[in-house]
Amino acid sequence: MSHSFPSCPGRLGLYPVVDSLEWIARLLDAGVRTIQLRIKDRPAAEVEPVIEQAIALGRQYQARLFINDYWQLAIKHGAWGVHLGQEDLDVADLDAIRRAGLRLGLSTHDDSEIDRALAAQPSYIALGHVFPTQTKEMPSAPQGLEQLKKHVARLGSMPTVAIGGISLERAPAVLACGVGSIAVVSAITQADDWRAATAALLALAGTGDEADA
Ligand SMILES: Cc1ncc(COP(=O)(O)OP(=O)(O)O)c(N)n1
Ligand SMILES: Cc1ncsc1CCOP(=O)(O)O
Ligand SMILES: [Mg+2]
Repeated sequence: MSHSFPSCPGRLGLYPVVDSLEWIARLLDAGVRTIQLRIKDRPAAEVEPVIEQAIALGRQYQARLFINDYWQLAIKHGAWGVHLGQEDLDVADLDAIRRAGLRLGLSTHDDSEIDRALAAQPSYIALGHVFPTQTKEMPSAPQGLEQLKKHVARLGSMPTVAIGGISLERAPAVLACGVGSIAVVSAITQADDWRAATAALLALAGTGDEADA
């Protein structure tokens, strides 16, 4: 029988998704407390030192650092959590992640993927992509705000994260759908002034350290 994964705050707040140690360090220093290291398709031996140092930094700042994809390395080095996609569910050892005490976030794009994610009893469910995105090639259409609102309502007390095309300008409308967190890549990493963008997004979404209401 499966059991649920360790819990997350109901509202994870601003959740930057970045691909380097440099971004992890500067965003933690800027006050971000929920963050993901997302390095795609590199050999494990190459990413292991980066993952290890990112986890150490996350601990130093008492932050919630999620590792995307590399779940074995996340377990080995004691990450706060792991983020996995639907395809990863076919191959990842969820029991091993749970036994190691790591939180689990799962990607979803529609109701049937939400069904599948709920069965795994994860720590949060990500809902995407909300708007068109240049950052990742997506096989499905953007779900838009109405669908996002329906999914958030369906998920009740399950912590939720919205992702995909969320800019500073769009963030208030996304948060108004009731989602507990906004995950962003380009809104920060492509901003003319990443510090100002991060501060403005933190002011809107919070850090995730706020007490659950
Ligand atoms: C918070 C968050 N939501 C969704 C994703 C996408 O994850 P996944 O479906 O595994 O795709 P890749 O990021 O691995 O390309 C995410 N990383 N983070
Ligand atoms: C990793 C990922 N998964 C769904 S959309 C996305 C990319 C989001 O990037 P951006 O915030 O730049 O649209
Ligand atoms: Mg992934």
